[in-house]
Amino acid sequence: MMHLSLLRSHGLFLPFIKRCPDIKVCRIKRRSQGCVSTCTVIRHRWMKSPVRDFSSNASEKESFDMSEFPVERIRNFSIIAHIDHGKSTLADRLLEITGAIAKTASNKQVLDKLQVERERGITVKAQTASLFYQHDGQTYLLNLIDTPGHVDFSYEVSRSISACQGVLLIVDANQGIQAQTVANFYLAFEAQLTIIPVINKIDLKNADPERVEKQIEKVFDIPREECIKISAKLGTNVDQVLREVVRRIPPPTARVDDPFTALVFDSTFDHYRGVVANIVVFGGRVSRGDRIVSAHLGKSYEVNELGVLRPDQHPTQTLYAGQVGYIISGMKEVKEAQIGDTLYLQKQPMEALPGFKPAKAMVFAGMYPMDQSDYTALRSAVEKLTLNDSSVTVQRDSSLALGAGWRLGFLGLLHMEVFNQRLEQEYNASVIITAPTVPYKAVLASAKLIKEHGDEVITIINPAHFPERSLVVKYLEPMVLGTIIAPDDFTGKIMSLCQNRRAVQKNMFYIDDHRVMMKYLFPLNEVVVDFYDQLKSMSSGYASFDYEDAGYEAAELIKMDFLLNGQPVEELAIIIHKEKAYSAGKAICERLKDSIPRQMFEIAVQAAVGSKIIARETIKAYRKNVLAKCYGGDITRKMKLLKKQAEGKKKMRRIGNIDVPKDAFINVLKRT
Ligand SMILES: Nc1nc2c(ncn2[C@@H]2O[C@H](COP(=O)(O)OP(=O)(O)OP(=O)(O)O)[C@@H](O)[C@H]2O)c(=O)[nH]1
Repeated sequence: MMHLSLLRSHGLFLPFIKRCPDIKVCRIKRRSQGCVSTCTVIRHRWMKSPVRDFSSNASEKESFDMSEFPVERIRNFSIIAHIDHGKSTLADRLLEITGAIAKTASNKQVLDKLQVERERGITVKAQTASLFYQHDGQTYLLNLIDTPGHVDFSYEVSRSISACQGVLLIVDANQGIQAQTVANFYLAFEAQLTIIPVINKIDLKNADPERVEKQIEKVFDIPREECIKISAKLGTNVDQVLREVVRRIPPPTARVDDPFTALVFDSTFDHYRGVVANIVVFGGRVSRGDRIVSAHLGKSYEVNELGVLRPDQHPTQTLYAGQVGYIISGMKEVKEAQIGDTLYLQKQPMEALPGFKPAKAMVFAGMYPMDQSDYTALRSAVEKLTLNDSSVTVQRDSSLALGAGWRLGFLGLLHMEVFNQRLEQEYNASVIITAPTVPYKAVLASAKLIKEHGDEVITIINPAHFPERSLVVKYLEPMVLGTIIAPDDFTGKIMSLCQNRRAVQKNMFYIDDHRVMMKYLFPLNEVVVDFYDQLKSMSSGYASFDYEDAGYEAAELIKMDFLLNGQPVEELAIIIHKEKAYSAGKAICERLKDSIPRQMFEIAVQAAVGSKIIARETIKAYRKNVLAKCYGGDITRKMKLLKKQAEGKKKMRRIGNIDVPKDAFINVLKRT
């Protein structure tokens, strides 16, 4: 008997799962509050009931009040989609229609509050908004959670989903189903949520909603009649989306009469008020002044403030079963409001609710201040930023060349870049980030080492700690199951790119007449840095890519050092597969040669495995006299040029007597 996630890790999609004799995939009708909806469920042979019982057991109380809302008139839903398919734009329209924000032309991605989100046009952090919507003469409370689309932030999606009973699955009418559409669909599907497919951007000239409908039917087994076709930009059919949310998504099963339990699905840090935890109330009620306990730490707190998000905080006196809101209770660190934790009343202790998979760092890198004198300021900035992003892991570290710093763990490279950008923009910090590495493992051979580490298997997140081959039984590398969707014209090129990255094909499937979905098992190391860039450029931007964790596999790994004028630079060292050592060593030396500017003396750049040099490049000596073009004695012009040169140097870090640009550490790994 195989579990669904195991089937997926073998690269099987719904149409294949349906052929498995032990598993029955069926459409069921669900009746709730007088409305009937259908949804796809997987019925395992050993499962008694394929779905939760969505029939509402809500309090009979019908009093209509802003805060004490009858559960049967609450809908908790998320918007999920591939990146840029229009989640935030649709959220803007929903906020406008329901009057949460005034309708103005300047409403663009209102829920994307961070500067980095606005500059990059991406959602990084899930946001929540409670909307009041009139339907059939009744007022409904719709709790909307906008989520990010990029693979690095899929953790935010799974958290949001845990607070919902349904999702709007947005698909671009021109691009059709993309890799993250598939990944997000499965997150919602496995959580047995009602999925409402919404085809967006029907106003585009090249929109082909009929083709996308067929794809949705073929890949997700959702009848095409269930798709809603909209233009979030122009507002076309957006009111139909709200109607269908009320009609198809069941209310939460929460009961007001039960003891209070709430799930923390997000938390942020406010410098003045401490931790703000976003919660969904699974049962009972909580009021200002109540004493609550966090199940994870067992600590108790007094509720100072609570309320709903519209999307700004609106304090209320009480939050009731089924509602989504925020709570401030004197917690000083985000760790105290752990995501997935349960809150209950001190006077009514309760069991912890099932949490959800914790975020797992996929990429680790060293972070150092550009100037060691900025260490304390940077430490405080890193602490503050990690307070708001609990998916970043932090360990203190130090290096001979770069001094004191940290080893940080991120969900992916974009997450790392966003963190770096936020440090620079929000805290004015200037940092060096070293070459990212994935978490390798080693099975230790010597009993002495096992005793030292307290375990036979160690995780290596810093190449500097890579144990020698003679000390280990084997090395293990992290693997991921990648999904690629692209027009079939590019299949050949994509297959050779994947082969080049040591990937093994698991599956291939036509999602319509011209687009193919491929599943490959990749070593994480091969996709983390530049795979997506290469895939995009070779497919003229048409291919999309997403991956999920697929455990560890044994691999012949080695550590490769890089030397500048004979001195190994620890921060440039990488762990790499033996097969790739020569080609990578040569290519990285060439890239280092291109990124390190010529200096007043010759610099030898070498790649070494153990004591063996496997590649070498030379950076010729050069003296840049910036004043050479200044004839005569215009002192102000000379000063200006010298200042400009000094500013350029500030972007460099001196290693020994060599100035290395801060970007060199990451750029050397980029193969594009
Ligand atoms: N023509 C057209 N453009 C749209 C429509 N909806 C969204 N867009 C545009 O598509 C781009 C992406 O929209 P977003 O709402 O930021 O997409 P998103 O899915 O939230 O993106 P991420 O949060 O980064 O995953 C923006 O330039 C929008 O203006 C639509 O209905 N029609």
